[in-house]
Order: sequence, then structure tokens, then C-alpha cells
Amino acid sequence: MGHVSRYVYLVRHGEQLDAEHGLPDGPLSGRGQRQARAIAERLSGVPFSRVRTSPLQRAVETAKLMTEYMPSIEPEPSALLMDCIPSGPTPDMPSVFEPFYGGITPEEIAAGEAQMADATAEWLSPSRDDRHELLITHNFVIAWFVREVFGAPAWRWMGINQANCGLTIIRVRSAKPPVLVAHNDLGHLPAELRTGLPVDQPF
Ligand SMILES: O=C(O)[C@@H](CO)OP(=O)(O)O
Repeated sequence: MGHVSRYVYLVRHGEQLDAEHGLPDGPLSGRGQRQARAIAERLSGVPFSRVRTSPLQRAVETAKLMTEYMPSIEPEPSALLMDCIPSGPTPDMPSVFEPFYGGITPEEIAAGEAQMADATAEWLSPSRDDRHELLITHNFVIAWFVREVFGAPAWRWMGINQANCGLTIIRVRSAKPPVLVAHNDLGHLPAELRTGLPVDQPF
């Protein structure tokens, strides 16, 4: 059992068209489409047993483009991967994050907390057999998974960012705590396709 590994690959969707206009969802931009093809080429040799995607259009389109390079995958939508607010403000949260919660309701926070509890139970529990799973989802969801790996305080997902089609990999085993194998790896993306980060990462 101790040697059985579950690898969870977390990919943020490709860049959304006109995302800078604050639209809640939409199709991918041309760059977003190229990002999806680049991550698909990178992952084309991985024997994925399951592929799940957020039901939002930008994630579903990313998954669909990836199937062009990965014909054996069959992405299915999962509401657990929907964009959400993973947690609310806590007394130990640095005050710099307080303005973020200005327009967010307690109901949104409660829904996000419940969703993330279910999502980590689903994907960060040990499996019985070796497996590789691909999750195509959103920035905050991936940040929450990374926080969970380290057992960091709830607020610590804030400020952890992933680029569009950046690659994060978590290894889960029964005998040891989970390991962050890679975080926001951008090796497959040329500098002009590195979007969605608060600070450019061209190197
Ligand atoms: O709105 C955002 O900044 C993030 C939050 O998760 O979403 P997305 O990855 O869909 O861009």
C-alpha cells in the first residue's frame, strides 16, 4: 500500500477572451487556445485514468482542445472544480487581504468552503492503485489544494497563483503526507503564453 501513488495534475484553464473586461465566463482567447495545446502536448504521455473539468466554458474549452493531442482522455465536468471562494476571513489573516472580501457574501464563502472540503476529500485521499488524474480548474481552487498539501492556515491560499495552463502536480500516498511535486510549472509555455499571473514570469 505504501508505494501506491496517486498523482493529481492540476491545470488552470487557458486565457479567457476579454477576461480583462470582468466577464464571468466565456470562450478562450487565441492565446488561451495555444496554451491548451501546449499543456496537452506536454502531458500527452501520461496515462490518465480520469480527467475532470470545471463546468465553466473556459475550462471545458481547454479540456476539449487538449483531447486533440490526447485522444484517449474523456473529460467530464465536475461541480467540485467550479470557480469559488475557498474560505472566508479569519482573525489570523493578514489585513492586506481584507479588501478582497468587500463584495463577497457569507453564502458564497459557505458554498466555497463546502465545495473545497468535498474536492480535497475526493482527490487528496490515497488510492488503492497507482493512478494519474487530471483536473482542469481555476486559480483559487488550485491554490486551495496547494495550501491543503502543506496544512497551512485557511487564508494561505490567497497570494498563491497559477498561470493559465501552468502545471501543478501533487503526489498522494497512504504512508506519507502528500507532496507538492511541481507548482505552476511553465516549462511548456513560451514567454508570450505566460498569462494570468499578478507578476510576469518570463524566465
Ligand atoms: O477569477 C480569478 O482570478 C480566478 C479565481 O479562481 O479564476 P480563474 O482561474 O477562472 O481565472
